[in-house]
Amino acid sequence: MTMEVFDRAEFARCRRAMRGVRPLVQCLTNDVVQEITANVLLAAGASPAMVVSPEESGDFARIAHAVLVNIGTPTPERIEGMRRAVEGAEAVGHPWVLDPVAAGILPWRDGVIRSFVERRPTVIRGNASEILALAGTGQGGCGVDSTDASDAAVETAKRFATETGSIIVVTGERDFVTDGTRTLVVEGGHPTATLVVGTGCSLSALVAAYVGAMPEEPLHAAAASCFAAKRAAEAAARISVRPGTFHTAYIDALFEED
Ligand SMILES: Nc1ncnc2c1ncn2[C@@H]1O[C@H](COP(=O)(O)OP(=O)(O)OP(=O)(O)O)[C@@H](O)[C@H]1O
Ligand SMILES: Cc1ncsc1CCO
Ligand SMILES: [Mg+2]
Repeated sequence: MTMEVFDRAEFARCRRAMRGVRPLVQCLTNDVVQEITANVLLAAGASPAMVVSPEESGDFARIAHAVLVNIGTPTPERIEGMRRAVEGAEAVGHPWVLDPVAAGILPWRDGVIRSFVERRPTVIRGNASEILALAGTGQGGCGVDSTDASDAAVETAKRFATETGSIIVVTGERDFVTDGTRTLVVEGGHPTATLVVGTGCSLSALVAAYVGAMPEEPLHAAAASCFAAKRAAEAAARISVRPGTFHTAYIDALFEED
């Protein structure tokens, strides 16, 4: 298993590029994480916009740097808004990110997720249970939470990246970013991140921000967003490992890091 540790110098370069662009990120995400998603993007130096209705999502995707499609709380109308946004992004060649929340446990949702995977997202970011289920080697997690370790999903993620043509990001104790050929690993962070809802969902939005700002280097862009989240979690844990205070400190740390 050949893996490269994504280092701080690379992060600093990507970070400067992302902040320089201040990417406009169209977020079609779930009901639970709207606020943390917008705040993570703002703190990190991107510009969130939750333009979701089918009447306008396609037009907005043509002007956004990148689009996030998060399947957390799906309804038929939302899915239609997401489809049109993806069409808009594709029409102008802009990247888009899929977060397959709770893949593997609900047939209708799985069909929706599959239809988006077939459209070849630039990046698919999920926890280990979601990636294993999507790739056909797992049963899914406990609702939206993972019951698998990210290390156990690396080989499956590589194969799935090759099969789909998407970059796969599998998060957990260690984050892995793979295009099937190269695999970058991002270590560290803090387990309290799993006790704040939306750290994964907002990380997917941050992936969209980085990939939108540097679309020619999506592998490094995706790894940079994982690095940002891991370092921010460590900084937040130095302030508090109680979830409420950690949440606030996490946003502050994303704002302060360079
Ligand atoms: N055991 C762990 N130790 C350290 N960091 C972790 C651990 N598990 C997850 N993380 C970090 O938590 C963040 C969220 O990843 P996770 O895999 O929990 O996403 P998720 O399940 O999709 O989250 P959510 O659905 O709540 O948004 C990532 O930055 C990841 O690196
Ligand atoms: C808790 C929850 N339920 C549906 S989406 C979501 C946010 C975490 O993925
Ligand atoms: Mg998730």
